[in-house]
Amino acid sequence: MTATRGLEGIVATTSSISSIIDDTLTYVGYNIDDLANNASFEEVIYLLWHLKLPTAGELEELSNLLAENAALPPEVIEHFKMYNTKEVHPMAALRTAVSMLGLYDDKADVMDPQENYMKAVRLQAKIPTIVTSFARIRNGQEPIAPRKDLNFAANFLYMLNGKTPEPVEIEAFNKALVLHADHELNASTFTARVCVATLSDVYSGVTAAIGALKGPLHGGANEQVMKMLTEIGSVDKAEEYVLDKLEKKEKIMGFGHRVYRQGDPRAKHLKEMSKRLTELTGQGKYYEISEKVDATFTSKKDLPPNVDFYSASVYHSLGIDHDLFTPIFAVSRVSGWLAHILEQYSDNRLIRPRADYIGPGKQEYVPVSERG
Ligand SMILES: CC(=O)SCCNC(=O)CCNC(=O)[C@H](O)C(C)(C)COP(=O)(O)OP(=O)(O)OC[C@H]1O[C@@H](n2cnc3c(N)ncnc32)[C@H](O)[C@@H]1OP(=O)(O)O
Ligand SMILES: O=C([O-])CC(=O)C(=O)O
Repeated sequence: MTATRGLEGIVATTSSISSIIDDTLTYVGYNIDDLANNASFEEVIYLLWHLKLPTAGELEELSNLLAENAALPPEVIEHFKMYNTKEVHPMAALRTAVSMLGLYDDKADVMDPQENYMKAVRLQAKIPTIVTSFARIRNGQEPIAPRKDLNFAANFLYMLNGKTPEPVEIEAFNKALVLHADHELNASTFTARVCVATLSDVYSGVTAAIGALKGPLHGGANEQVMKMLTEIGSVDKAEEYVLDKLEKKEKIMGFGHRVYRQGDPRAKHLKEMSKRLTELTGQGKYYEISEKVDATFTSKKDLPPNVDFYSASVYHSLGIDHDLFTPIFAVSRVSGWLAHILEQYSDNRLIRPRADYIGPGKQEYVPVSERG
């Protein structure tokens, strides 16, 4: 047996949800560019869960279900007041709150396709409420309930800021949600599938996935990108900063990808949004710094930006706190996790690979009293 480090290139399952072939990303066969330019996030959720685009009636039904299920059990809101929300990372709070949701769902362990679908609806609906409630409570503000007249993207911004977002903000945020929704067998999705393949419950699968997304090599990179842009501070310092990091063999966050070689097809959409939004909000320097980092890095290393790089300046220009960037990734990616969880249950087999043992050979047991 020989191990492949990081399972690179290993095909671990079949899936009908999304594909990356020759650097082209599709959800159920629809090109990501088409979806980013035209689809609402609610349509994409439906697409990932049902493997077809919804009719107007089906879309309305799903949108209503999401709106009806957005409220949290009061215990989850209360528990945010039990610890110092200013010191806790929102991804840790989200991980705990999602696990807690399972305690208040009396169907959590019922293994039935329709019940599992309804758990998917409840999780997709409640995760934005968790993220925005946590963000408000730590600022000493009361959580805000979603509005029936706003779509998913608009409601998130409304619940976060307490004011109706502008059309340009809704359009950008919707597009970001569409772009982040699913990505084949990425680390957090694989984690979710491994977890539920033991026939554990949907809440356990999503909690595990949140844990995997949190890391800076995966979803956590978007917050680190903003930290870097802030540290650089002005465009004239960008080149030196990147060269210095490369000299020290440190990674530049937001670049590189396990699967894409020529480039991430989502990055161009985020780059265009970053330019537009940073200019519109007087934050143009963050686009300029990003462009300079991008040009310097890619001229030295043949590694184009990934989805996390320009999303950082997009979220910053929407006025979002930097430590909420990764929870926002989860608000979108949970749609993909849930699609994969439902797919895994539909044709399940335990996921249990092998390890190539490289530890010591045969050893004789020595009682503790005789060990030196
Ligand atoms: C939503 C997402 O999860 S997208 C990814 C988000 N993560 C990041 O942006 C973090 C920065 N990027 C990385 O750490 C990596 O590119 C990953 C984790 C995305 C992919 O990792 P892997 O496929 O294992 O590639 P690996 O880390 O082995 O890199 C291959 C080579 O490129 C280099 N490299 C890869 N990414 C970077 C980077 N961002 N900065 C500098 N060098 C890099 C590595 O140092 C390595 O060089 P070497 O062969 O000389 O040792
Ligand atoms: O696919 C991956 O390895 C990382 C990921 O989640 C993405 O790029 O959206």
